[in-house]
Amino acid sequence: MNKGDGKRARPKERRSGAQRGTKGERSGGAPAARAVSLIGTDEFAKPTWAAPGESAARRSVGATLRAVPGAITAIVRLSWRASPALTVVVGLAQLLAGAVSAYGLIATANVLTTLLSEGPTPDRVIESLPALLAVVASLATRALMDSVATVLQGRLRPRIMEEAQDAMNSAVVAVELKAFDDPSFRELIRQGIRRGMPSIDQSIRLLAEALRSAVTMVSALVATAVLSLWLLPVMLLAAFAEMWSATQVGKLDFLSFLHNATRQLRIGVVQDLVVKREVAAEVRAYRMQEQLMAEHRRVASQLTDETVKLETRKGYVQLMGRALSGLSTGLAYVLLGFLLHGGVMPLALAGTAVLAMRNANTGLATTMRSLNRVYELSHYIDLYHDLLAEAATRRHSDNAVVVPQDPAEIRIDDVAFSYPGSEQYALRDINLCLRRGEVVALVGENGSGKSTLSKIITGLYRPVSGAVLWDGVDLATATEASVLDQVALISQEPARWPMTAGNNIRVGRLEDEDASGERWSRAVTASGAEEVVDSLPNGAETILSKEFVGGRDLSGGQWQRIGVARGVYRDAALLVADEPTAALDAKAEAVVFEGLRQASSREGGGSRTTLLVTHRLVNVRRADRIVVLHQGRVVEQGTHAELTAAGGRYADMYALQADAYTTA
Ligand SMILES: Nc1ncnc2c1ncn2[C@@H]1O[C@H](COP(=O)(O)OP(=O)(O)OP(=O)(O)O)[C@@H](O)[C@H]1O
Repeated sequence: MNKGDGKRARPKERRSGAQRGTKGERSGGAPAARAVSLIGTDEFAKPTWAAPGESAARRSVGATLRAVPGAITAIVRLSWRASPALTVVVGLAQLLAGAVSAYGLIATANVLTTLLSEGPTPDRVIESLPALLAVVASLATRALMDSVATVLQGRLRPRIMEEAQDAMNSAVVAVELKAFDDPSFRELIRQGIRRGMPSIDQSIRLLAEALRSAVTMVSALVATAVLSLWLLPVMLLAAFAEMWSATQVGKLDFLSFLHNATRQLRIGVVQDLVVKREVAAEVRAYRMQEQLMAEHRRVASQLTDETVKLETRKGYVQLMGRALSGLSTGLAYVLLGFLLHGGVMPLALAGTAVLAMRNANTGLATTMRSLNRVYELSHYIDLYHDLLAEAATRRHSDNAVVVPQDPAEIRIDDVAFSYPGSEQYALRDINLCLRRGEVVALVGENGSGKSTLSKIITGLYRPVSGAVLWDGVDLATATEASVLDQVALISQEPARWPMTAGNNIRVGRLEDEDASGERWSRAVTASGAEEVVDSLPNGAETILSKEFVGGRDLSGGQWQRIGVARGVYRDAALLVADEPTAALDAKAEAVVFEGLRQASSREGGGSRTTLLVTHRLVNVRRADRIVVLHQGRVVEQGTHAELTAAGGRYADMYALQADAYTTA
């Protein structure tokens, strides 16, 4: 059982009406739901993608300070890539806004010095007017620069986000299929989108703010130092206090995020189960509401406890930071008092010093907070960069070899394969040869490796050892496009593309002309999809998605017919049909198998290789060859007659199925 199990229950008043209702119904005698961990994974396990971020977050304050320029450079680089001109202009506008503030400070000092100097008051007021005008002008220019910077930032940020989004999508669509079987990579994608992307957006705003306040701060510090060097170290102490507390808070936030990452994943998964349409029927039929709610509450309660702990610790750190900063500011005022008392500084300059110190303080606090936030967000932006880097390592290699068109022979040489994170081989010692025009059936028990092998043959998965050769060309050396352009895959569960019914069928060859409509009619006839399309309100133009107004959904069997039509429409050299009829009625199944059998001849002549994965052995009798898989190995192959005569595994399976029909 996981560590958090059996923790305190949520207070009664927080239980939902739905739960109370379920409890009432259960008084009929059904067992009470236990607050068990439904998912069963270790919720304290640290995800592998978290390791680099964690060591970065545990750095000392000094190391953090040294890492800030790197974080800034990464954001500026993104911005530069999106628009060099806007990057420069936004930066200049912020610098100018800061410089104008500094100028305003000097002008204010001049006003004070004039007003507090010797002589009749009316004369001093008149004398201070030019400096006063300079103060007004600096305030107006600052407001103008701020507005310009805000408008330009408004133009720059969407471009950066568009660029960043595009880079991420391009990286993810290019990775090998196998990467999606790795939960660590999938989670990195999720974190890159949920945390990395918004952090980029926030950082740009914060960096602009930091730049502006840094200029104000530096000018105020210089002004303070000019008035008295004694004041400078005390001001810098205040800056250090601000920086220290901001870095500690950022560190606590990020470490807590890493610590709770797996829990957040779990709660997200459970949340999905509560709201997803696809599982809504089973959630109700299996009366899972109570279990799901209990799991959600259990994890939510742990997360709330963690948040409370985190906020308390952050509160202490902030209190210490503010106390130290307040102490050093107080020290600065005491020092100023001494300087005045000792006659080291005249009263007129003391007013300017107070102003400069206040400006320096505000500038310091804003700069430190913004910079630290930029640094903190850089951990999340790192997730985005990690995703790009990881995706790059999982891309198909940039091969130059093009496989021959319509290969006459597909050879599988001593192939072995295991899924990411699995120590067991899904396939081992596979040696097979498929010839052009052949219909080969892959049969075997659940989990024997049929789907995996079909993906190896098509190049979707790369074997961990051995080779797949198309007319002697190893797929490991071939371009992805040259291989997959010659493949049509009919999946066990075809993708339900949120597009029109027509495009759902044409999706593999959208760019091809089918002026005569011959390809279309061949596909919809061979699959039985014609009836489905005809039954839709707008025929082939009906959108197959309930997400859109006027959209329609189909039954499982109807989707499967569309999936078969999609595969046939693609008219590829290698057709792989993985359980194409599992959801079909008997009539539709007969149509599909006849269609697939005939599909070994291609449009416009020529022949294709067909690989058929199925459990319905009655349909494979006419296949040219039947390959039997067992626990990831080929254990038999031959024609139906040969295999039944041999009396092996296939003969047993076939007899069992035939018996079920004859004795029914
Ligand atoms: N994505 C995956 N990650 C890890 N292991 C997997 C994955 N997909 C399949 N496997 C494992 O690989 C082995 C072969 O699975 P495969 O799906 O190829 O079997 P199959 O013969 O097609 O099964 P079925 O008849 O049930 O469709 C099984 O042990 C399965 O548990």
